[in-house]
Formats: sequence, structure tokens, C-alpha cells
Amino acid sequence: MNHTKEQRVLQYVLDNATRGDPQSVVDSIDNYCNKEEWAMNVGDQKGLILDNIVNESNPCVLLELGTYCGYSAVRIARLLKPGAHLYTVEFNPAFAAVAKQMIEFAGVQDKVQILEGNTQDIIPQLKKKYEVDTLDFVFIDHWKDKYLEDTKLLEKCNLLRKGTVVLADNVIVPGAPDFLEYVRTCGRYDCTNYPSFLEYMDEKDALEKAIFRG
Ligand SMILES: O=C(NCCCCc1cc2ccncc2s1)c1cc(-c2ccc(F)cc2)cc(O)c1O
Ligand SMILES: [Mg+2]
Repeated sequence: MNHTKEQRVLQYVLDNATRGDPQSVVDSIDNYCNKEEWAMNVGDQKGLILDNIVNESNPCVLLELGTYCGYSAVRIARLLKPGAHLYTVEFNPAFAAVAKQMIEFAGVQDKVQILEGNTQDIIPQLKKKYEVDTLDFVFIDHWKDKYLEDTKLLEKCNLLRKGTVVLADNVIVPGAPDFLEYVRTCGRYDCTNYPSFLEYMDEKDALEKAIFRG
């Protein structure tokens, strides 16, 4: 049954975490991926930076691009105030299926909605189909060569407002150089770089926070 790494990560959580306890789910995934198999979760070091930025932004409507196993969706949702909602987009049906079970086990399913499909198709549907006005927080963690075009698509769809926090994972490894260049030079964002390490490795990585100026 557990033929994929993502299924093995989920099984480890089901066997070792506590149902309804999102922190135990996050900790179990980090334990497994540190000890057994590397996986592309944002991880515990960059995760702490993510926590701090979510807490200081106090967001109500959030979007994540790239759900994977649901690690960052659970990590973010555990911090959200009542009524806040996270939409998370996943392209790969097998990943989305694992993430759905991960989110339900953590007990944050009322705060998180997985949208299965391509960001190019889903972003333009957010206003009409999902009744989103504007986004307070965007976590970008999908294909690195799509960060820039999807950031421009969010602008074009009027989903960003003055103060929207756009936070991008992996701006060093694997890297998103065209995205970094754009947000740092186009004049529409206030950018901050947060140096850290690639999940479960000693390699340097970083998060970039780009606050939309409106
Ligand atoms: O590719 C990564 N993450 C994206 C997965 C793709 C998910 C999606 C693509 C798509 C397209 C369109 N619409 C919706 C979606 S959802 C990723 C890779 C590494 C890494 C680092 C060093 C390595 F040696 C090898 C891999 C580390 C990370 O933290 C990552 O996030
Ligand atoms: Mg990542």
C-alpha cells in the first residue's frame, strides 16, 4: 500500500502523531524526513520563520501554491484565527490525496481547502468561483520556474492589496532568480530576505518576503 514516499510519510504520521493535534503532525513529518527519507516540506527551520511571518501578518484569507503532503498547510492553519481560511493549490492528484488525509488527521480541515489543478487555471477563478476578494497572505512553494508568472497573474487578477504578504520558499535552492529580480526591482514590493537552510539538509536556502505596495 505505501508504495510512494508521500504515502510512507502519511503512514508515519497516522502511526506516531495525535489525531487533532497539528503540532504533533508537523513534528512527526519532520522526525520522519530527518531520520528516514528526505521530502520537500518547508521543514522545521524555515517553518519557524514562516510561523513568525504568519503570526505578525494576522491573515484572514491565504493562498498557498504547492501543497505537496500538506506540511505547510497544517503548519499555517494551526496558527490561524477563527474564520480565517487557507486555499492551497496542488497539481499532482497523488500528492493532493495524501495532503487531504494529512489535513483531516491534523483536524484543520475547516480552515484549509485543497484546490486540485494548475495554478494558471485556478488563480483566475479565485474571485468568482471561490468568492475571494483580495488575499492577505500568499505562500509560494510550487514549481520554481512558475513563481514569477504566477506572481504577475495574482497582480493581473487584482488579488493583491496594499500590504499583502507574498512569501516564497526556495529562493536559493532550487532557486527562483527571475522572481527575486522582479520583486526586488519592479518597485511594487518591499522585500526582505530570510536566510536559512534547505529542509533536513545543511545546504543554505532562504525565504523571500515581498509585501505588495498596492
Ligand atoms: O520542487 C519543489 N517544490 C514544488 C513541487 C511541485 C508542486 C506543484 C507544481 C505546480 C504547478 C502548477 N500548479 C500547481 C502546482 S503544485 C521543491 C524542490 C526542492 C528541492 C531542493 C533540492 C533538491 F536537490 C531537490 C528538490 C525543495 C523544495 O522546498 C521544493 O518546494
Ligand atoms: Mg519548498
